[in-house]
Amino acid sequence: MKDLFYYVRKLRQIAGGRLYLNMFLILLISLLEGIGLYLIIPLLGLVGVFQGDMGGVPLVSHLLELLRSWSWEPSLTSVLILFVIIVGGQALLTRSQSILNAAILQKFIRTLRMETYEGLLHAKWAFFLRKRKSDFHHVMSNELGRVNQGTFLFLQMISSLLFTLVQIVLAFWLSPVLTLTVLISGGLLALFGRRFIRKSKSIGEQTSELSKRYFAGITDHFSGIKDIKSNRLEQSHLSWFSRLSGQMEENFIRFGRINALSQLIYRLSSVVLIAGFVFLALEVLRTPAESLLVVVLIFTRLWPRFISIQTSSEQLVSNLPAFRTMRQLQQEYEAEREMTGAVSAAVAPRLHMQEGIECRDVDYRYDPSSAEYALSGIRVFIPANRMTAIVGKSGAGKSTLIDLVMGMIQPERGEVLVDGRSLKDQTQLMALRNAVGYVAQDPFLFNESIRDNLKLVAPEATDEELWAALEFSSSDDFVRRLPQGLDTVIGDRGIRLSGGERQRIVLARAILKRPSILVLDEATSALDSDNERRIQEALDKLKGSMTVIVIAHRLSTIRHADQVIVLEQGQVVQQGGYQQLAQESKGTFRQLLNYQTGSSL
Ligand SMILES: Nc1ncnc2c1ncn2[C@@H]1O[C@H](COP(=O)(O)OP(=O)(O)OP(=O)(O)O)[C@@H](O)[C@H]1O
Repeated sequence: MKDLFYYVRKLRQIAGGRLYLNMFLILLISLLEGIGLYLIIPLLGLVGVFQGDMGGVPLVSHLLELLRSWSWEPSLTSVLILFVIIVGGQALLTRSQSILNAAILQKFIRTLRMETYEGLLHAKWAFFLRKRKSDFHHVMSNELGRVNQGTFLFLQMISSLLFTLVQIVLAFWLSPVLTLTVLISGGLLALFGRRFIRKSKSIGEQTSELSKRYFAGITDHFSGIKDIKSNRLEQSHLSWFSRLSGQMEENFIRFGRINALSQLIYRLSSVVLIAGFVFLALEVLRTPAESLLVVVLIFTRLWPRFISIQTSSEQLVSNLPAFRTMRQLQQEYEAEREMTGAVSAAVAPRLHMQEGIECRDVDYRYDPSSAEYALSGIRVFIPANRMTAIVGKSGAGKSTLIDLVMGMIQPERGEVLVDGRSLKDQTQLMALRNAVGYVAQDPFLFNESIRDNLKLVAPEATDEELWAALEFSSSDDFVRRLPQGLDTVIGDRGIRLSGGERQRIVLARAILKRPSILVLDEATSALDSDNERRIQEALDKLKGSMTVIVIAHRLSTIRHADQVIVLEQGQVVQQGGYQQLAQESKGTFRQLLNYQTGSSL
């Protein structure tokens, strides 16, 4: 419940005075509805349904007295006009209140969506390493929708409660004994309904769990669709999907059943109550027929509200797990927020590295509870404006070292310093980030045109600059051959391009940012030897003006590196010039060279 109250407080902050205006309108509408109902009595009196004096009916007698003091004797026409004005006014107010309600709710959801997205984007990389991507899809779509629905239900419940309260006060004025009888019955009903609420809560938890699994599954399956198709794994995935869909169906049906059962019980109890209540009024309390009619009128409207409060409560508690999931995620990303304080990527200066990056006795492990370190005792220096290559077998820790050097993750022990200044300093970290151009092995492209993808990092770049960057990455030829050239839309994650073409576009994008540090993580692995040679030549030209850090399995790529760092099981085992390491016959580097057919010294 405390998660719900957190969001309700948030709703109050976001909606401000409009939330109170909303509630005031609800109250006014309820009051008008009550008065509209009351007017039926003089109306019935005037058309002759009730004979005799209307003065015996509380409230109505007060109203009649007031009207007579203004020397106004109600006629059928005047009462009908009043009736139309009141009911019409209520309808108009209801319309405005509905619009206000929608506006409050939508602003609330937009704010929540923006906050979550912004918070996620600014969380540290380590946070994403621990989480599943599908959990974010799940929260941003499903759970946000449930929070939306839950908040709407909460507002609806408050309005129902207010309405009920007004009607109870009016009914109390008419007949305290009968009202108390109905209230006690309502209380008993609420007590009885607690078991339905408990069951709804547990179903809500199941719903959260199942939808999380659903999102995780479909994200995985469609990311690996090529593997699934080429290895004929369709059937096993289909069985998984069918099982999960069945569980989801069952869960919804269970909720539907509980809802239907509770409604049945409330409806049956209401008819029994009304019958007993009319009997009590007429036979025991001898209530006048006019008063009884009003009370019956009020309660036939009031009782459905009790039911709707109960049903809304069941639905609300079934959505509570979504509030908890959202809140937990929010607490996690807030605790791991990057760029704390006033430093943001946009305002931090851009680093012009003079000396280099130093890792000073760095240890790092992905899982603090495990004894396995991905890197340990790392002591390396990456000089500015030189090319440094990082090599090693798969799993040796190359990508982890790059992540540390870029400040994406923070060492458990030791320090990473840029020009002698620690990356613990947020300003230095952001300045470094602004200066890095990074190309991953599986580069990311948006489903936009090549121009849009390139301009992402340099919105002001001219076509000339775009072509120069494409030329650098040897992609100008193939882009010119595309039907729409720079304006060709490249498909989801760039799948309309070959792996090598994608790598080259992303390299062009990294260069366009004019980084002072260029980091290439297996960035040329998909290239043919001709294109690789051309890129290697282009990188050679950068020497002296840009710091280049390269991970390459194909050792021919790093032939011109100024420094090679060799990693093995998370430790630096060799460090030095390419030729120097190639000469060390017992070293790991020589071993790696020997593995590669056709490699020569
Ligand atoms: N997100 C992660 N969570 C847990 N362990 C990880 C994670 N990423 C890497 N590791 C582990 O850390 C170690 C180093 O991984 P890393 O990716 O740095 O190696 P690598 O040398 O870049 O490998 P490759 O050449 O295959 O890309 C490996 O043992 C790996 O299993």
